[in-house]
Amino acid sequence: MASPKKKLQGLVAATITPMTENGFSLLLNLVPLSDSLFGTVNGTTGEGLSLSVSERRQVAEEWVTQGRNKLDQVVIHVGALSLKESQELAQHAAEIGADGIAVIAPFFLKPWNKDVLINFLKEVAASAPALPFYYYHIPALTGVKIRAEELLDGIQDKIPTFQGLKFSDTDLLDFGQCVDQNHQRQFSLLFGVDEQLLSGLVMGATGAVGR
Ligand SMILES: CC(=O)N[C@@H]([C@@H](O)[C@H](O)[C@H](O)CO)[C@@H](O)CC(=O)C(=O)O
Repeated sequence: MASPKKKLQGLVAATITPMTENGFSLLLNLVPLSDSLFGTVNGTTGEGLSLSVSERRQVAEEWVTQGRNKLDQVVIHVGALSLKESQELAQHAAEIGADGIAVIAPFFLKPWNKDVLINFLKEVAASAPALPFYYYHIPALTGVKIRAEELLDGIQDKIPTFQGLKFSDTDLLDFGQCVDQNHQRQFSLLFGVDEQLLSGLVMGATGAVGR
């Protein structure tokens, strides 16, 4: 099982991808990086799904390189519609020394039940077997409504590197049931809706991803 250097908790910055009129730019040195911060790269805020695979690789490399000795952990979002692309990005994240990977559910031809979703995630996780794996639950954007609580049930038997969840949904009942299930606090439960952060923390979120 992958063992993270440090648990992903507290405040995690959803990183931006600097853009110019001509596309994305690699001027990350213009982005202030504070010490002791965690970052998730190529997620919603970083517009990862609007970039090509090659652009995503470059952005990930840049954040990992520039974040070295500045950011506590850099987690790369590697979700994609194509399993192969997702696997390629997961392998790449491992090669460049990222600290973890996160994956959304495929959102065009959607998984129709928990098992189908887990099979997809499992294949991606297996491409980076030494990296902690996080599921990025964001049903409003993916349209995949499989409850996070349902997914968590027994997930480490299927995905040994599973380390937690980024919960970007307003369904606090579902979130509460995730917390209940995580009574040994083995997983990071990161809350992703800034406007409800207080409620998420009161309910037992171990951290938050926001901007
Ligand atoms: C959908 C979205 O953009 N969610 C934001 C929130 O910070 C969001 O902007 C905020 O709650 C405002 O609605 C983050 O959770 C995004 C995020 O985690 C990411 O980019 O990886």
